[in-house]
This record gives sequence, structure tokens and C-alpha cells, in this order.
Amino acid sequence: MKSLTYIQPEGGAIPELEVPLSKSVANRWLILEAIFPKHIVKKQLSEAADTRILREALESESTDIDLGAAGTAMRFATAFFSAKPGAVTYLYGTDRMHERPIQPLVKALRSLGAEIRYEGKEGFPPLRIYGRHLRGGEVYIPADMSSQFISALMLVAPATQDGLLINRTSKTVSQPYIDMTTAVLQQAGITVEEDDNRIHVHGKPSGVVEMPSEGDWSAAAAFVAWTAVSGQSITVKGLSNESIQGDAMLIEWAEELGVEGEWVDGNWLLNRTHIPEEDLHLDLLDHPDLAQSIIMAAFAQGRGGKVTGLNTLRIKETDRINALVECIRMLGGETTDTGGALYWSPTESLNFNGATFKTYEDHRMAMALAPLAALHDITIDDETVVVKSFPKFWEEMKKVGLTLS
Ligand SMILES: O=C(O)C1=C[C@@H](OP(=O)(O)O)[C@@H](O)[C@H](O)C1
Ligand SMILES: C=C(OP(=O)(O)O)C(=O)O
Repeated sequence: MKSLTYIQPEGGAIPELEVPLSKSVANRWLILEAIFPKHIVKKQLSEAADTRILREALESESTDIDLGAAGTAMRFATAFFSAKPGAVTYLYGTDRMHERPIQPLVKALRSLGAEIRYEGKEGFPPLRIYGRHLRGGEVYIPADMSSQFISALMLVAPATQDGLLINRTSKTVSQPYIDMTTAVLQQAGITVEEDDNRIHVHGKPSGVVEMPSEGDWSAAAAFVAWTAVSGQSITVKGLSNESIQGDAMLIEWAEELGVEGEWVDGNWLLNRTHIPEEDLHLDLLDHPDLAQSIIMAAFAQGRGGKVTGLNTLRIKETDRINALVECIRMLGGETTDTGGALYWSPTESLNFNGATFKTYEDHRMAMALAPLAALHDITIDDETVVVKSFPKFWEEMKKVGLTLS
């Protein structure tokens, strides 16, 4: 349990905060490196726990592998170990991981010859995997639950003899993450061709590639939210406006929170120009990881909102829609959710009644709560959850004057 207190630093200097490296980018390269160690050379990796967990899993000599709360790592490792002939691997994680579905991926891998057994509940980890040479060719998979299943297939496609022709059988969620996988595969020299609902991945890397890394745009959402709520200008270091991450959409969406971003000497300078009077209207189907920071910031600005495309939030580190609803209600807001949408009414004065906010074992919930401290001291139950994607988050926030005690 920690109290968050904000005292604006004296002097006019604009604080400089740094984002971590993207775990999503790193996790893709780690799978390719494990398949093609002679062609991919490790470089600087993201410091996120989820990347460390995947790296250790891929390097492990043990047959039992704990993937903790790292969902992408679980999905990618399932595909990787299915395609590793001779390996027998037991993959497990936190209790929450055992509630996060994996059936569409398992079904698709089985259709390619994989042998995977459910060791707990049917359709969920833990899994026991008997590695095989996977057949290449056509594979069918629904795309409306998680894009990670499709990225997992794309990443192991080059380990099959002729590659994979992946057919998506339903509407796609989180499409920019599939685009990120395409970009990484192409950077590695592998061919990806897409038309309509089909993705054809074939070929092998030819040269040697040093793993590129990028600053994490999803993490930057917490900084935009800070400026939006506190009005404090900050400089964000470590980002590039030429990114393969879909969440670089923040460059446009910062304005939705009245924040203007400007590139100065390669850094992203954020200034709040105004608090928009109108309700927030956004569709977040392509950008699920931005949802909590953007929604909490707009609510803390006293605005109402209607945000759609939140379909996948229920099966992430926590049921994130439920977590948002609980926080908004605790602060005196009125909110309803239907399916993948969340509506809330403008609330002028928030009710900080001394209650402790839960972080729901979810890094993004902890980071989305931080800007509330610009309005009032708050207490959160577990600040350590940020390690999943951004271990130095609180250290960076100290620079704006936010302290934990
Ligand atoms: O491929 C990836 O790196 C990710 C895909 C997204 O998941 P879904 O496709 O399940 O929405 C995202 O939420 C997650 O944090 C990272
Ligand atoms: C959903 C996330 O990660 P994962 O699915 O990899 O656990 C996230 O980082 O917000």
C-alpha cells in the first residue's frame, strides 16, 4: 500500500521523463531469435518483466516454465514450443493467466500437427506441449478475441517448411499489433503478404540482423494523461515518431485530452492547451492498451465520455472494464458499460473519500490512477505491478513531483 503525493517542483524547468523500451517489439524479436539464432543478434532488450520472462523461458533448460502474468509471452511461447521438435514443455502462469483464453491458438496449432494438452481447464493454460515439426500450409483462426494468437502463428510460420497461409475467420481486434508483427518479420527478411483476411508468411531470414528496439508508445499514455490532468508540461524522451507501434496513435490522440505534442530535438514536448468541454468519443478497438489512461484522464478532467471498442479488455491482466467502472464509481461518477463500450457522465468534483484504490494486479491500472494524485493525495494497494511493462515508472514520475510513501 502506498500514498501518492504531488508537490509541484519549484523553478521553471520542464521535467524530462523517459519511456521504457517496448515489450511488444522485444517479444517478437525474441521468438525470431530463438528460431534463427544465427541470423538474429540480441541487442538492448526492454526492461519490462514480460520481456525478461519470455527471454528466460526461451533460454530455459527446464521443462516447467512459469510465464507469470505475461499474456503475450504465453501465447508466443505456446506456438514456439509446439514447433520445437522433441521438446516437452509445461507452460503455466499466475491464477489470472489460467483464466485468459488460449483455445483458438491451440486449435490452430493442432490443425498444423501440434500436440498440446490442457492440464487445467479446457481452453486455458496451463498447457503441456509436445514439440513437433509443424506442417506448413493453410490454417484458420478467429481474430476477434486476441491478435496475439495471429501474431504467434505468424512468428512460427518461418519454422515450418513452406510457411503459413493464415485465414482470419472473424473480425480482427488489435490490428496494429498484427501490423507490428508483419513489420518485424519483414525487418528480419521474411516475406509477409496480406490480402483481405489472409496473411501469407514464408521464407527465412538471409542476412544477420541486430534486434532493433523502440521506446514504448503504450507506456507514454500515462505521461500524456499526467499532463492532461495536472496541466504540467513535460518532455518525453525515448520515443520516435517513426514507429512500428500502433499506439503511436497517441501523437494524434493527445489532442483529445487537450494536450499538444511537439517534437523538439527528438523529444516529445507535451503542453496542455485547454481542457476540452465536449465529451470524449473514441473507438479503441485498435489500441486497447491506451484505454485506461485515456479514460481515467478524461474522467478526471470532469468530462463525460463514450468509448467503444473495449471488447478485449475483459480478458487482460484483469477485467479492465470492471476495474474502470469500480474506480469511476468510487470517485462519485456515474457509469455504465455494455459489451465493448463504456459511458460515463461528467462529474465536476470528484469524491476523494480516503478510500484505497485497487490496482487489480494490472500495471496499466496503476499507471492510469497516478494522474489522480495531481488533484488529491490518493492511496493505491500495490504499486509494484508496474514492473510488467515499466519498472521505472514511479522513478520517472518523481521528476514531476509525484512521490510514493
Ligand atoms: O501483440 C502484442 O504485443 C499485444 C497485443 C495486444 O493484445 P490483444 O491482441 O489481445 O488485444 C495488447 O493488448 C498487448 O498488450 C500486447
Ligand atoms: C495486455 C497486456 O499484456 P499481455 O496480454 O501480454 O499480458 C498489456 O501489457 O497491457
